[in-house]
Amino acid sequence: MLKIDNLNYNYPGFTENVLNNINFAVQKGEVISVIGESGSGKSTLLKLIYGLLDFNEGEIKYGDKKLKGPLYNLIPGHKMMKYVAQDYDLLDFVTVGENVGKFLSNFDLALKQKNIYEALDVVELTDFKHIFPNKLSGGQRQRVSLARALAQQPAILLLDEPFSNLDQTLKLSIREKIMNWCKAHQITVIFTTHDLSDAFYTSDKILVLQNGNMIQFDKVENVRNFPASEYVTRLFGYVNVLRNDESPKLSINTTTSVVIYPEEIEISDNGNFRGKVIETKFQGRDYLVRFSYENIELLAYSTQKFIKDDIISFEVKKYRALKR
Ligand SMILES: Nc1ncnc2c1ncn2[C@@H]1O[C@H](COP(=O)(O)OP(=O)(O)OP(=O)(O)O)[C@@H](O)[C@H]1O
Repeated sequence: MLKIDNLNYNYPGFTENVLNNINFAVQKGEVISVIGESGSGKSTLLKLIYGLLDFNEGEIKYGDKKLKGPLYNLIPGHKMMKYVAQDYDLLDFVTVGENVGKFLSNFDLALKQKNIYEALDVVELTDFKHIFPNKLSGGQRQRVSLARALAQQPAILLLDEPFSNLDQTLKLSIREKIMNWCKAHQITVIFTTHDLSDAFYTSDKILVLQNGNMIQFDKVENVRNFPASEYVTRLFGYVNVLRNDESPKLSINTTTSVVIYPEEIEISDNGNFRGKVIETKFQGRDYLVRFSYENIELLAYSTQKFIKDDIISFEVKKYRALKR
């Protein structure tokens, strides 16, 4: 449906590419999250897809149609897509309802009102329909901006950090509703996020960027279970990465580094190895235990609270060797 081939981009006046040789395809109704450290090119990729920037090399195709940037289009931004930027871009002198309906046809006013109501319902803002946006909080403005994009029912929705201003409770609820709504309407979603739970919970596939290079593009489970590099695992938060001279101490023999997620180390009374606790941090559901074992520092989860210098026994239940 959307295909990106050998896409390269550098901002005018800069010699270095912000994106290098990006290749991926997205199917109708798929949800893709784009992750990567700050400055890796996530927002730039969305802007290129939407047609706000003119790329130097490569191709973006929607079906058979080649998509071009602002040099070739009178009004930047492709009609079948909607892009929700981080600045929300609301009109402060008309109501929330009018903002959401701004791009909807007036041909059937009852249908227009229905679409506005449904979109506001998805972001839990129906009570705010007659309010002016300058009376809203940052998170509420973000939700209006999302509703405006949803109401237009585009084929492709491009969302830049769509939940960044929402508190955790609201985010969980709205995130679920938006994604359900998009699945029900077969809308393709490509969104950027710094929150891995957004990526894991809502996406079909994850695209990982590092310095403008696409490091991995795969199903969510594969990115977690077979990360392409140490960089990818570091984006997941707590992780143990053992060099190939360290892993034999845990009876793991590989020629490359090994990744062990904290939940893959089991602390129990009859583990094979003995470690010494450095610190324990409460995580809400359980404790994150940092401990040392033969000069290697490891992380594991435990329901039990340990204190510094406690001796624990543990074993490694699962690990994966990194390709590079
Ligand atoms: N208008 C611009 N002109 C020149 N360079 C830019 C411009 N916008 C972004 N850049 C540069 O392009 C690179 C990628 O920026 P981009 O905003 O795409 O990254 P990002 O991954 O979305 O970052 P973040 O997670 O912080 O939002 C950065 O090095 C940034 O400094």
